[in-house]
Amino acid sequence: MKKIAILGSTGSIGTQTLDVVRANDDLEIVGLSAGNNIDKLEEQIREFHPRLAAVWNEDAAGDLAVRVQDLDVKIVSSMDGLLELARMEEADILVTAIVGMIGIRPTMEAIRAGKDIALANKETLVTAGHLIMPLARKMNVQILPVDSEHSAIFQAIHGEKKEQIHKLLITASGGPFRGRKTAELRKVTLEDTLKHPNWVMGQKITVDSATLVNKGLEVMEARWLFDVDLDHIQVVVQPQSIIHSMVEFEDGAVIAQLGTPDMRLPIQYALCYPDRRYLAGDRLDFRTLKQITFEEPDMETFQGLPMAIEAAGKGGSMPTVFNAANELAVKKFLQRKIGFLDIYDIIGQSMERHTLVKEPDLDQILEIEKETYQWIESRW
Ligand SMILES: NC(=O)C1=CN([C@@H]2O[C@H](COP(=O)(O)OP(=O)(O)OC[C@H]3O[C@@H](n4cnc5c(N)ncnc54)[C@H](OP(=O)(O)O)[C@@H]3O)[C@@H](O)[C@H]2O)C=CC1
Ligand SMILES: CC(=O)[C@@H](O)[C@H](O)COP(=O)(O)O
Ligand SMILES: [Mn+2]
Repeated sequence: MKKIAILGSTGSIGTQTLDVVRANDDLEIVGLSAGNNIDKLEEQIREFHPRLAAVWNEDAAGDLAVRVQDLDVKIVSSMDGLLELARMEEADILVTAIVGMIGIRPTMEAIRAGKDIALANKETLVTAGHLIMPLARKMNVQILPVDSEHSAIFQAIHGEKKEQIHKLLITASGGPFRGRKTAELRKVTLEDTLKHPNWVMGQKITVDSATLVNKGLEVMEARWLFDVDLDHIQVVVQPQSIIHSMVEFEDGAVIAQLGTPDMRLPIQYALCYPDRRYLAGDRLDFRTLKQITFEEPDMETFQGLPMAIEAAGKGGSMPTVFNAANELAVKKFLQRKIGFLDIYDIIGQSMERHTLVKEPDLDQILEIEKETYQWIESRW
């Protein structure tokens, strides 16, 4: 039995992780968690019988404790609760399905407790990769990628020598506005932005896909996961999201991982690694597959990607500023307080005013996050 705790079980990745658990008799849930959604969390507790459930919102945690008092489950709340879930003795692996850099502390707590990590939460690695990767090595824990591109790369390099990797080719759908120019993005609505062409995902990552911030975060995530220089990572638009990413080796051979856009595959691969198991659902049929095409990303229009590459190049605390500014900008866009292009202005101006800290520790990262939020709040 592999025992699993999920940080963010009520979201898109969280609920698909539970689908994978339902389909595999040797996977067991021991811990679940949510931000606020206790209706869904209560359903999950009644179905999966975890020993621990964490809720960020303290009042909601109190309500949930009353609702599930007939069950043998401990309810905890706030950051202390997330940390308790992350280090819980019964778990072998933590799925980081929470959204945002709030995942840093629980992820580090789980690694310190010797838990493997099935990592979906890219914001954590983007902002604290220089702390997390050495800690994982020291504790001898595995960081298994869940993000579809990184799972594809992980599968493509399986059994290969690291020094023979020439280039990582990260694929991007191009998002719902692929082909449009800046003037046309001025008036796009929230509804337009939330229509991803291929994937059904949480709202924050769906906006990030439209701005190409998601691809920028994924370049930084890849750099930490696979220890490859920025110069050896290239983004290529693959509008059908059939090729999830590719690796070019020294001899020019390119190995790609293909599949339908279904996150249950990378989630199951991470949880059952190195096993491959039957997965019900749509499969690729190459007799009817019409086309797999490629394009260059439009870096002039979709500034999320070049700004991320700039942040990654500067390193230190700049990826934290890039990420924190984006998190708050997306929150404001989702609340209809700002327009689509304001997201780029907020990120760009936040980075411009920031004085770089070369090797920020955890306290400095969290302080820079707070300071970035305060500056943005005073202007937008
Ligand atoms: N969705 C996808 O297909 C993919 C997602 N990812 C990454 O995975 C992560 C999760 O994405 P996704 O599932 O789409 O996001 P969702 O918004 O769908 O889900 C987020 C989850 O995090 C929980 N949460 C949010 N804030 C807190 C908090 N303060 N404390 C505790 N729990 C919290 C939410 O709880 P509640 O429901 O109560 O709000 C929910 O369970 C992101 O980092 C994303 O970039 C990567 C690749 C693909
Ligand atoms: C499913 C997944 O991994 C997402 O990160 C996806 O890649 C988003 O699509 P984009 O390629 O549009 O960013
Ligand atoms: Mn992805």
